[in-house]
Amino acid sequence: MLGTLVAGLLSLEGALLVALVALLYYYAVVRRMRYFAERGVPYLPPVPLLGNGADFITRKRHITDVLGEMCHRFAGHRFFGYFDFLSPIYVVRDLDLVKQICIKDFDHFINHRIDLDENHDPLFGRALFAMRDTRWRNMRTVLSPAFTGSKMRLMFGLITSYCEGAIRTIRSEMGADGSAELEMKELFRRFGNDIVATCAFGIEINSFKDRTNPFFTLGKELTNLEGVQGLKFLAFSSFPRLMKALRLRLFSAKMTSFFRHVVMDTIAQREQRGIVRHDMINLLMEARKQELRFDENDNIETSSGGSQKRTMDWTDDDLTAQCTVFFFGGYDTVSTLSAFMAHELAVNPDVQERLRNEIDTVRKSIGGSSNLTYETLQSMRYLDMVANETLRKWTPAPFLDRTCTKPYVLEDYNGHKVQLQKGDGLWIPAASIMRDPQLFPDPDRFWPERFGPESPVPVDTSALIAFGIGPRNCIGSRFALMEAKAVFFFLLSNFFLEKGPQTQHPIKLKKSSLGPSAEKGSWIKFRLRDAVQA
Ligand code: HEM
Repeated sequence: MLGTLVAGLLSLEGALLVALVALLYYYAVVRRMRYFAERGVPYLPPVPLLGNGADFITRKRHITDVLGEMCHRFAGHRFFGYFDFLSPIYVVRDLDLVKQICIKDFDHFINHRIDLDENHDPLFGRALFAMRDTRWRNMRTVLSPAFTGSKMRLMFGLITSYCEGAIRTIRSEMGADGSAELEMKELFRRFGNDIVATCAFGIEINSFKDRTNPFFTLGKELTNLEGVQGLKFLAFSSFPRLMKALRLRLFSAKMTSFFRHVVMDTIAQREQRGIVRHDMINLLMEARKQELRFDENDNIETSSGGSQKRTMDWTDDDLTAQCTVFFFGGYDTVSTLSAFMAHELAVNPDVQERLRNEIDTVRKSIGGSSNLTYETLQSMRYLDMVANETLRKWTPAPFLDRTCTKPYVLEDYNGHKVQLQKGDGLWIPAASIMRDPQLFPDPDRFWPERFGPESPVPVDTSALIAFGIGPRNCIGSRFALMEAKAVFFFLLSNFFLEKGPQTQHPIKLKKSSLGPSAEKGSWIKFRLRDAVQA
């Protein structure tokens, strides 16, 4: 058998085949790997085929640690080269250059790298995050009014009434001594799932009672950044063109059809019965009716010129995709923020006490949690500082990405210029920037006071880029903060959060996950406040 193979390879055809493979390898890999050297951009020699993320791909280190170490190595540079498998990426680590790219010169960097066929993968391909160019601009203009403070105020009642019910269920699950150790990611996934269901899809669910409802199980599958789904995300972000050419789908037909039916059935019922409920479906139904002005390039105009007035064409999939984006954009990210916030509060009892005092003072002044309003929540300074510090230290999105859409010149500190072309990829290492000691002194310390007036070193809040930066930043940031803050208002009104036997501290990040999550789960002991006080 082996002899036949060797004889085959020694034949002329075999030799030609070996030469062809070697040539292909040379062009596809060896020449590629010289990309940054040819442009005078600093980089670390990549692992062939796997690139600089080899340790992340082989699950030896979390991506945050891989990028963090490289940012440290290239501290004297505004940007450096990184191979995402075989794709060269410019990693921009200098905050001023980040601002220039994402804000001032945004028209050169409008899109993310992901490129999906919106008909083949309608759930994500038609969602705002994946949209490109004019389609993105138009959809962002139409959706933005749905995320203003006044719209959040309308949705707030849905969140508080849900929280009251959920807290009752959690209270009932405490042991005889009034305490229980709970896994935070799972707990906040249930909160997040039900809040998205009520605010985005108009459906009331209690995942603490009905633990296997399809919304929860499919939502978890949809946002899972581990295992096969995690690898799929990685492949779609690293090889967008290949995935498109192979016509692979990010989300299964079953998932797409489930969410499409939920949205379409709800809209049909509301139209038939004239129901108005202050949620996302209602806002999208309003947006669909809205008359807009389009210019000759099909851009929505904000001023009235001699342009055409018509409504935007919305398909069922467009509507479903914008609701599903709550799941995709908001469910895993908010539960990550909340899980790390619970951990930090448990291991920093002084911070927890200060926050609880603020919450108790507010609760007394408004006559009980059920009177909590959006304005009152917004006025809570320390709660805001704790949320910001958690986002800084444990940002759910470790890096942002952009694609160059028009030729652009990057310039290093020493004046060395690099010409970018359409299609070149960029990463912004948000987690490393927010742990840069120049921007945030003592970055590993959880210290919400750094954002307060008493801080000895004023913090540049524009360096807080957990929600991204520029016109392509997170559209749901207000919603995310409203949700997380409301949930903690209710939790700390009822429970003390403490370290338990299963709490891992300091946290080690799970290496197999794209987003940050604790290696051994995030276990925290909840203890009823009234059980202690009784
Ligand atoms: C703690 C929670 C959240 C974090 C940390 C977060 C973070 C981010 C980041 C980093 C981006 C990319 C920004 C950029 O590239 O500059 C983004 C985009 C986006 N997020 Fe969030 N997000 C959160 C919650 C939410 C929620 C609740 C929604 C619900 C609607 C949402 C919807 C979106 C959408 C639609 C985009 C794409 C915006 C566009 O392309 O125009 N996110 N988010």
